[in-house]
Amino acid sequence: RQTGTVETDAEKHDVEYLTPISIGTPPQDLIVDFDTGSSDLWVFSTEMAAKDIKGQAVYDPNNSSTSEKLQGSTWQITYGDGSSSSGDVYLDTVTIGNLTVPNQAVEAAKKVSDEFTDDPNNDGLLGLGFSSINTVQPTPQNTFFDNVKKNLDTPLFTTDLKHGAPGSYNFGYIDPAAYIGNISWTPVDNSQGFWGFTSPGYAVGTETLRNHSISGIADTGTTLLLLPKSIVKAYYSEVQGAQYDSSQGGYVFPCSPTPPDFVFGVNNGIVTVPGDMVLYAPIDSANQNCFGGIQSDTGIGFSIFGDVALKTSFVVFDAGGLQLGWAAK
Ligand SMILES: O=C(CN1CCCCC1)Nc1ccc2c(c1)OCO2
Repeated sequence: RQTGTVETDAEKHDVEYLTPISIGTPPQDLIVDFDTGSSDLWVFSTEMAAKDIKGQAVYDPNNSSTSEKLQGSTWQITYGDGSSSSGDVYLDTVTIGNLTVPNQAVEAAKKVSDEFTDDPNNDGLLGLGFSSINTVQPTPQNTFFDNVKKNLDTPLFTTDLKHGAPGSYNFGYIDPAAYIGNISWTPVDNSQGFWGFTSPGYAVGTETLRNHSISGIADTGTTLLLLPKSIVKAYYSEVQGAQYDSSQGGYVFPCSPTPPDFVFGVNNGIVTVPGDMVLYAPIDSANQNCFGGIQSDTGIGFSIFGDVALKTSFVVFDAGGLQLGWAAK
């Protein structure tokens, strides 16, 4: 039985967290976005047109003695933000930290949308959602986590994302030094392939928790905390000068003073998003106005507890108990 850990680096404004992986023999090193909101492991590859590659590292299956084409298999994915990619599939050895999976489905990109081409630091995605939503046809493939699970001391991984500093993904163990206080556990609904859960309520600033069920997903691949419009309005009604700016596509407000904390419930515990984390990023060079880290989930169908929420906590993604654990740190 094994365990593993790998460091993940925050990009500017924590827009995404990038983590090193190795593919093939000899190992080809790529840096990818670990995404609990999807379940495909896809990478930039030598099968892409040169014009669509701008600085990314690519996977070359012909340069790996262990690659094996999954004949007839293809994949195509479109994310909630409209970005997309597609290609074909190889089985090859994938290593993350000290954990190796032989015959992992590696989805080689042939096409990627501009959002990926224009993101030079990101060489692909590693899905940590449930394999039921893997897009490979005709036969969906397992995620790295699903394949490595049987070798782990316990079938879980944990996230410790940080604000503007390297964080970590651990596999197969809960590091007691990584959090403080108790872990609040809540059941996971994986019927849609996500790490779904329902928060019992929220509070703005120091007020008491309001009962208001919030059903959403824990999604490391989404930058912000996307919540029901009514809650977002209630929050920004307590932020001086906050307004919905259609040109920015969300609520903006003066970068000073620091806005109130946002608290959401997890079972009988709470998670506090500090006001200075709601200050997502300045929208002007004078740093006068800031784009909010809390925005509306309108049109998605569920809320998204993205990096703005996750980086406040140590979070346990427990596939064994089908539960999420949230702890302060
Ligand atoms: O698409 C994503 C995250 N996605 C992770 C993989 C890379 C590309 C971005 N999040 C998202 C999901 C639903 C949305 C949304 C964004 O904006 C509106 O609805």
